[in-house]
Amino acid sequence: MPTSPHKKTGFSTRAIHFGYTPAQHQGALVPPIYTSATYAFPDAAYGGRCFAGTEPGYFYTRVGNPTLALLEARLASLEEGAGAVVFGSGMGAVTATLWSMLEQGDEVLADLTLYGCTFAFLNHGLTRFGVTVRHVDMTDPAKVAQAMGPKTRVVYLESPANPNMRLVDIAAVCTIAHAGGARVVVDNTYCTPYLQQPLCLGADVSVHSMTKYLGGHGDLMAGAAIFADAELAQRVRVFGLKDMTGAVMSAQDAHLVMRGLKTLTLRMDRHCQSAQKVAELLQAHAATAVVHFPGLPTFAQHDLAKRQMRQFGGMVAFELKGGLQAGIRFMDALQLVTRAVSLGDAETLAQHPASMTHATYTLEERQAHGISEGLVRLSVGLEDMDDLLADIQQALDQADKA
Ligand code: MET
Repeated sequence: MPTSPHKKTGFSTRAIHFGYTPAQHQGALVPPIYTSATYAFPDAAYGGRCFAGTEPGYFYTRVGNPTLALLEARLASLEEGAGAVVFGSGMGAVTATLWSMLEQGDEVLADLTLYGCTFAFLNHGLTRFGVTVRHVDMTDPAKVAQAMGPKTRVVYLESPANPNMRLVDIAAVCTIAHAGGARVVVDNTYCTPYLQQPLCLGADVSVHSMTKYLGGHGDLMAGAAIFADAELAQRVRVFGLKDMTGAVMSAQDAHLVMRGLKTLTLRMDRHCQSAQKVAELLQAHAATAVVHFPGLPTFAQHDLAKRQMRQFGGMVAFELKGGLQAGIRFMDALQLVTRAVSLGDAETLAQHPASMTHATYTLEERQAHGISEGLVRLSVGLEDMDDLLADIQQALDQADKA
């Protein structure tokens, strides 16, 4: 891992500088992009030592690359981890991490609401290999305590959860999980390390889709896992990334993520500010039945949000009184807001979880897991607030009329 003179500096400073000194790279302000797949060995014995792990040099980009290593060091610093591993997608991070932490006969205890592909990996992927998966409502930590079993090795959660924004008290769940001998993995994609620091709340691993806010511009696919324990980070790199998934990220995309990180705090401040206004507009409209946004005083877990998150994030979910049909009318009436999955981009995006990101659940599963058919999800972008509010207002009016 690159060392850094920026260890004790503030979050934004580290997001821009950590791990890199231009003077060591011919003065280049922007870190070089190492595109090489392989590395020349000075002699055969050196190559052998790299493969044996007794020589720290690079030998193949799937296992390690200087551009990726810089991004990994920067991420570990931003989220106060002992190490980080980057991947070709968020699902690459989730799968490689869980493959590395679990064995046949182990059990995963997962929250009720999870991103659709994570839910599918747990219930249709891992279960084929002798891992048991149980879901429990983690909004109540007492239910986690009741559900912990002798085989529970991993407790897995998202907070806020995709797509319905339910929060989990991360510190409380970590205390319970650790007492039962399990490790906690938190998907921190919705918050980014700027808004929430799961490892500081006791979690063992924080996973991210960097395709979202960290990249920030919708032009790359990438994932990351940040670890409290350097040994687990190394196991996930060597076993999960190298041997199990091969979900390696490209150096060009690592460069783009580092470019995105430079403006992360500015972008997140704006996403959060605009999402608050959007949530308030939605809540004030006669057509709306319920708005899920941690920054609303009416949000059931508003106090937990204030305690656990620096700000309330850029994601909003809501339902219209007219249910699914009104939600579809709302989406089709949008003119500025783009109908698309994904999140964290400059563009505001609207999608329908039941038919899109969470179509991996059956109808019955969505009902059991708190994902209603009429839910609409917004990723609030960086456009001028007035333009955004005007578009959402007119789409709500139209959805209400029909
Ligand atoms: N994880 C992304 C989202 O929640 C992408 C989704 S669907 C393949 O929008």
